[in-house]
Amino acid sequence: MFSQDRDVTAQLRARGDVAVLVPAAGAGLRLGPGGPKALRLLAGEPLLVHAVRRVAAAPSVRLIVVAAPAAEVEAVRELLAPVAPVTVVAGGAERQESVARALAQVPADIEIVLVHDAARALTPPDLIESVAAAVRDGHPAVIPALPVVDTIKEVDPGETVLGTVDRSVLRSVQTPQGFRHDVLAAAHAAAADHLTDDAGLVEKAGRPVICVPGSELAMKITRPLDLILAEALLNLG
Ligand SMILES: Nc1ccn([C@@H]2O[C@H](COP(=O)(O)OP(=O)(O)OP(=O)(O)O)[C@@H](O)[C@H]2O)c(=O)n1
Ligand SMILES: C[C@](O)(CO)[C@H](O)COP(=O)(O)O
Repeated sequence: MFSQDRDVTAQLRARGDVAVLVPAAGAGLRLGPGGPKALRLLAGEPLLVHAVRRVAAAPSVRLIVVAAPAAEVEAVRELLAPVAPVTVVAGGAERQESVARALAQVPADIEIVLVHDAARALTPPDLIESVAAAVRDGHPAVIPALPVVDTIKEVDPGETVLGTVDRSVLRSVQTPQGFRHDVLAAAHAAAADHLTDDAGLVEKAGRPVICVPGSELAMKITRPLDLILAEALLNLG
Protein backbone atom coordinates (compact mmCIF):
# COMPACT_ATOMS: atom_id res chain seq x y z
CA MET A 1 0.00 0.00 0.00
CA PHE A 2 1.33 3.47 -0.86
CA SER A 3 2.17 5.28 2.37
CA GLN A 4 0.69 8.53 1.08
CA ASP A 5 -2.73 6.94 0.49
CA ARG A 6 -4.56 8.91 3.16
CA ASP A 7 -3.18 12.23 1.91
CA VAL A 8 -4.08 11.29 -1.63
CA THR A 9 -7.64 10.48 -0.57
CA ALA A 10 -8.00 13.81 1.20
CA GLN A 11 -6.70 15.71 -1.82
CA LEU A 12 -8.72 13.86 -4.44
CA ARG A 13 -11.56 16.03 -5.77
CA ALA A 14 -9.82 19.10 -4.33
CA ARG A 15 -7.49 19.25 -7.34
CA GLY A 16 -6.98 17.75 -10.74
CA ASP A 17 -8.77 18.14 -14.06
CA VAL A 18 -9.23 14.49 -15.04
CA ALA A 19 -11.97 11.89 -14.57
CA VAL A 20 -10.90 8.24 -14.75
CA LEU A 21 -13.49 5.61 -15.64
CA VAL A 22 -12.56 2.13 -14.42
CA PRO A 23 -14.48 -0.65 -16.18
CA ALA A 24 -14.41 -3.54 -13.68
CA ALA A 25 -17.57 -5.48 -14.49
CA GLY A 26 -16.07 -8.28 -16.55
CA ALA A 27 -16.48 -11.96 -15.67
CA GLY A 28 -12.84 -12.87 -16.20
CA LEU A 29 -13.67 -16.01 -18.16
CA ARG A 30 -10.12 -16.36 -19.51
CA LEU A 31 -8.76 -16.28 -15.96
CA GLY A 32 -10.88 -19.31 -15.07
CA PRO A 33 -13.32 -19.95 -12.20
CA GLY A 34 -13.16 -17.73 -9.13
CA GLY A 35 -15.68 -14.93 -9.57
CA PRO A 36 -15.47 -11.52 -11.26
CA LYS A 37 -11.88 -10.78 -12.29
CA ALA A 38 -11.69 -7.34 -10.67
CA LEU A 39 -12.36 -8.96 -7.28
CA ARG A 40 -9.81 -11.73 -7.69
CA LEU A 41 -6.88 -11.45 -5.29
CA LEU A 42 -3.34 -10.41 -6.14
CA ALA A 43 -1.00 -10.51 -3.16
CA GLY A 44 -4.03 -10.61 -0.85
CA GLU A 45 -5.94 -7.66 -2.33
CA PRO A 46 -8.49 -7.49 -5.16
CA LEU A 47 -7.17 -6.38 -8.55
CA LEU A 48 -9.58 -3.44 -8.39
CA VAL A 49 -7.99 -2.17 -5.17
CA HIS A 50 -4.52 -2.28 -6.76
CA ALA A 51 -5.83 -0.45 -9.82
CA VAL A 52 -7.80 2.27 -8.01
CA ARG A 53 -4.95 2.93 -5.55
CA ARG A 54 -2.66 3.71 -8.49
CA VAL A 55 -5.27 5.86 -10.23
CA ALA A 56 -5.85 7.86 -7.03
CA ALA A 57 -2.10 8.43 -6.70
CA ALA A 58 -1.98 10.29 -10.04
CA PRO A 59 -2.00 14.02 -9.19
CA SER A 60 -4.26 15.02 -12.13
CA VAL A 61 -7.17 12.83 -11.06
CA ARG A 62 -10.23 14.60 -9.67
CA LEU A 63 -12.95 11.95 -10.12
CA ILE A 64 -12.91 8.15 -10.30
CA VAL A 65 -15.95 6.22 -11.55
CA VAL A 66 -15.91 2.43 -11.27
CA ALA A 67 -18.27 0.19 -13.26
CA ALA A 68 -18.71 -2.86 -11.03
CA PRO A 69 -20.44 -6.19 -11.62
CA ALA A 70 -24.17 -5.44 -11.10
CA ALA A 71 -24.45 -7.81 -8.14
CA GLU A 72 -21.39 -6.33 -6.44
CA VAL A 73 -22.05 -2.59 -6.50
CA GLU A 74 -22.54 -2.19 -2.75
CA ALA A 75 -19.66 -4.57 -1.94
CA VAL A 76 -17.36 -2.59 -4.26
CA ARG A 77 -18.38 0.71 -2.60
CA GLU A 78 -17.40 -0.73 0.77
CA LEU A 79 -14.21 -2.27 -0.60
CA LEU A 80 -13.00 1.00 -2.10
CA ALA A 81 -14.13 3.37 0.67
CA PRO A 82 -10.79 3.12 2.51
CA VAL A 83 -8.80 3.35 -0.75
CA ALA A 84 -10.14 6.50 -2.46
CA PRO A 85 -13.36 8.46 -2.95
CA VAL A 86 -15.07 6.76 -5.91
CA THR A 87 -18.43 6.72 -7.61
CA VAL A 88 -19.59 3.16 -8.29
CA VAL A 89 -22.15 2.24 -10.95
CA ALA A 90 -23.39 -1.10 -12.25
CA GLY A 91 -21.54 -2.20 -15.38
CA GLY A 92 -23.14 -3.71 -18.46
CA ALA A 93 -22.91 -6.92 -20.43
CA GLU A 94 -20.11 -5.56 -22.63
CA ARG A 95 -17.07 -3.48 -21.68
CA GLN A 96 -18.31 -0.67 -23.93
CA GLU A 97 -21.60 -0.52 -22.05
CA SER A 98 -19.78 -0.44 -18.71
CA VAL A 99 -17.71 2.51 -19.95
CA ALA A 100 -20.83 4.32 -21.22
CA ARG A 101 -22.55 3.94 -17.85
CA ALA A 102 -19.50 5.31 -16.03
CA LEU A 103 -19.13 8.15 -18.54
CA ALA A 104 -22.69 9.27 -17.78
CA GLN A 105 -21.50 10.16 -14.25
CA VAL A 106 -18.85 12.66 -15.37
CA PRO A 107 -19.90 16.32 -14.98
CA ALA A 108 -19.53 18.59 -18.02
CA ASP A 109 -16.88 20.76 -16.36
CA ILE A 110 -14.34 17.92 -16.42
CA GLU A 111 -12.75 18.18 -19.87
CA ILE A 112 -10.39 15.20 -19.81
CA VAL A 113 -11.63 11.63 -19.38
CA LEU A 114 -9.44 8.52 -19.14
CA VAL A 115 -10.73 4.96 -19.45
CA HIS A 116 -8.67 2.43 -17.55
CA ASP A 117 -9.18 -1.34 -17.17
CA ALA A 118 -9.29 -2.67 -13.61
CA ALA A 119 -7.51 -5.66 -15.14
CA ARG A 120 -4.40 -3.50 -15.72
CA ALA A 121 -3.97 -3.43 -11.96
CA LEU A 122 -0.28 -2.49 -11.79
CA THR A 123 -0.37 0.49 -14.15
CA PRO A 124 1.95 3.16 -12.73
CA PRO A 125 0.51 6.60 -11.89
CA ASP A 126 3.16 8.10 -14.22
CA LEU A 127 1.49 6.50 -17.23
CA ILE A 128 -1.87 7.96 -16.19
CA GLU A 129 -0.18 11.36 -15.97
CA SER A 130 1.54 11.08 -19.36
CA VAL A 131 -1.71 10.18 -21.14
CA ALA A 132 -3.57 13.02 -19.42
CA ALA A 133 -0.76 15.44 -20.30
CA ALA A 134 -0.97 14.55 -23.99
CA VAL A 135 -4.73 15.23 -24.01
CA ARG A 136 -4.10 18.51 -22.16
CA ASP A 137 -1.55 19.37 -24.87
CA GLY A 138 -4.33 19.30 -27.45
CA HIS A 139 -4.64 15.71 -28.67
CA PRO A 140 -8.32 14.65 -28.62
CA ALA A 141 -7.53 10.95 -28.15
CA VAL A 142 -4.35 9.40 -26.71
CA ILE A 143 -3.52 5.75 -26.14
CA PRO A 144 -0.51 4.08 -24.55
CA ALA A 145 1.03 1.45 -26.78
CA LEU A 146 4.01 -0.87 -27.07
CA PRO A 147 5.65 -2.28 -30.20
CA VAL A 148 4.63 -5.84 -31.10
CA VAL A 149 7.45 -8.27 -30.31
CA ASP A 150 6.29 -11.47 -32.03
CA THR A 151 6.16 -12.13 -35.75
CA ILE A 152 2.50 -11.78 -36.74
CA LYS A 153 0.81 -14.07 -39.29
CA GLU A 154 -2.55 -13.59 -40.95
CA VAL A 155 -4.45 -16.90 -41.22
CA ASP A 156 -7.62 -18.18 -42.85
CA PRO A 157 -10.42 -19.92 -40.85
CA GLY A 158 -8.55 -23.24 -41.27
CA GLU A 159 -5.37 -21.79 -39.71
CA THR A 160 -3.52 -21.80 -43.02
CA VAL A 161 -1.11 -18.88 -43.10
CA LEU A 162 -2.03 -16.24 -45.65
CA GLY A 163 0.97 -14.03 -45.03
CA THR A 164 3.27 -12.24 -42.62
CA VAL A 165 2.22 -8.81 -41.40
CA ASP A 166 4.75 -5.95 -41.22
CA ARG A 167 5.02 -5.62 -37.45
CA SER A 168 6.86 -2.31 -37.61
CA VAL A 169 3.49 -0.61 -38.13
CA LEU A 170 1.69 -2.56 -35.39
CA ARG A 171 1.19 -1.54 -31.76
CA SER A 172 -0.15 -3.44 -28.77
CA VAL A 173 -2.55 -1.06 -27.09
CA GLN A 174 -3.07 -0.56 -23.36
CA THR A 175 -5.07 1.61 -21.01
CA PRO A 176 -5.50 4.27 -19.68
CA GLN A 177 -6.85 5.69 -22.92
CA GLY A 178 -7.36 9.44 -22.68
CA PHE A 179 -9.89 11.65 -24.45
CA ARG A 180 -11.35 15.07 -24.55
CA HIS A 181 -14.66 14.60 -22.75
CA ASP A 182 -16.76 15.83 -25.70
CA VAL A 183 -14.91 13.57 -28.15
CA LEU A 184 -15.41 10.43 -26.04
CA ALA A 185 -19.06 11.27 -25.36
CA ALA A 186 -19.76 11.82 -29.07
CA ALA A 187 -17.99 8.59 -30.02
CA HIS A 188 -20.03 6.57 -27.51
CA ALA A 189 -23.26 8.26 -28.57
CA ALA A 190 -22.56 7.33 -32.20
CA ALA A 191 -21.40 3.75 -31.47
CA ALA A 192 -23.06 1.20 -33.71
CA ASP A 193 -20.99 -1.89 -32.79
CA HIS A 194 -19.28 -3.22 -29.71
CA LEU A 195 -15.55 -2.60 -30.06
CA THR A 196 -12.78 -3.81 -27.76
CA ASP A 197 -11.48 -0.34 -26.92
CA ASP A 198 -12.73 3.23 -26.70
CA ALA A 199 -10.14 4.57 -29.14
CA GLY A 200 -11.77 2.34 -31.76
CA LEU A 201 -15.01 4.27 -31.34
CA VAL A 202 -13.15 7.56 -31.76
CA GLU A 203 -11.41 6.20 -34.89
CA LYS A 204 -14.82 5.27 -36.32
CA ALA A 205 -15.99 8.80 -35.62
CA GLY A 206 -13.12 10.01 -37.82
CA ARG A 207 -11.11 11.71 -35.09
CA PRO A 208 -7.31 11.35 -34.83
CA VAL A 209 -5.89 9.03 -32.18
CA ILE A 210 -2.21 9.17 -31.23
CA CYS A 211 -0.03 6.67 -29.38
CA VAL A 212 2.31 7.50 -26.51
CA PRO A 213 4.78 5.02 -25.00
CA GLY A 214 3.05 2.38 -22.86
CA SER A 215 4.47 0.43 -19.92
CA GLU A 216 5.09 -3.26 -19.40
CA LEU A 217 3.66 -2.74 -15.91
CA ALA A 218 0.33 -1.88 -17.55
CA MET A 219 -0.05 -5.50 -18.67
CA LYS A 220 -3.64 -6.75 -18.75
CA ILE A 221 -4.22 -9.61 -16.32
CA THR A 222 -6.15 -11.91 -18.62
CA ARG A 223 -4.98 -15.53 -18.18
CA PRO A 224 -3.81 -17.47 -15.10
CA LEU A 225 -0.11 -16.97 -15.89
CA ASP A 226 -0.64 -13.20 -15.86
CA LEU A 227 -1.59 -13.34 -12.17
CA ILE A 228 1.68 -15.11 -11.40
CA LEU A 229 3.64 -12.56 -13.45
CA ALA A 230 1.84 -9.68 -11.75
CA GLU A 231 2.66 -11.05 -8.30
CA ALA A 232 6.31 -11.35 -9.32
CA LEU A 233 6.28 -7.73 -10.55
CA LEU A 234 4.77 -6.58 -7.24
CA ASN A 235 7.50 -8.40 -5.35
CA LEU A 236 10.13 -6.54 -7.37
CA GLY A 237 8.82 -3.41 -5.62
N1 LIG B 1 -18.98 -6.29 -19.44
C1 LIG B 1 -17.76 -5.89 -19.11
C2 LIG B 1 -16.61 -6.58 -19.59
C3 LIG B 1 -15.35 -6.12 -19.20
N2 LIG B 1 -15.24 -5.06 -18.37
C4 LIG B 1 -13.92 -4.63 -17.90
O1 LIG B 1 -13.10 -4.28 -18.99
C5 LIG B 1 -11.74 -4.53 -18.66
C6 LIG B 1 -11.03 -5.28 -19.78
O2 LIG B 1 -11.72 -6.49 -20.00
P1 LIG B 1 -11.06 -7.94 -19.88
O3 LIG B 1 -9.72 -7.86 -19.30
O4 LIG B 1 -11.25 -8.61 -21.16
O5 LIG B 1 -11.99 -8.57 -18.74
P2 LIG B 1 -13.13 -9.64 -18.81
O6 LIG B 1 -14.16 -9.27 -19.82
O7 LIG B 1 -13.55 -9.82 -17.41
O8 LIG B 1 -12.30 -10.95 -19.31
P3 LIG B 1 -12.83 -12.22 -20.10
O9 LIG B 1 -13.01 -11.76 -21.53
O10 LIG B 1 -11.72 -13.21 -19.92
O11 LIG B 1 -14.14 -12.67 -19.46
C7 LIG B 1 -11.73 -5.30 -17.34
O12 LIG B 1 -11.29 -4.47 -16.29
C8 LIG B 1 -13.17 -5.73 -17.18
O13 LIG B 1 -13.60 -5.84 -15.82
C9 LIG B 1 -16.38 -4.39 -17.92
O14 LIG B 1 -16.28 -3.43 -17.17
N3 LIG B 1 -17.62 -4.82 -18.31
C1 LIG C 1 -9.10 -1.89 -23.81
C2 LIG C 1 -8.02 -2.94 -24.00
O1 LIG C 1 -7.47 -3.29 -22.75
C3 LIG C 1 -6.91 -2.36 -24.85
O2 LIG C 1 -5.96 -3.34 -25.11
C4 LIG C 1 -8.56 -4.18 -24.66
O3 LIG C 1 -9.01 -3.85 -25.95
C5 LIG C 1 -9.63 -4.88 -23.87
O4 LIG C 1 -10.00 -6.02 -24.61
P1 LIG C 1 -10.68 -7.28 -23.97
O5 LIG C 1 -11.00 -8.19 -25.10
O6 LIG C 1 -11.90 -6.76 -23.27
O7 LIG C 1 -9.66 -7.88 -23.07
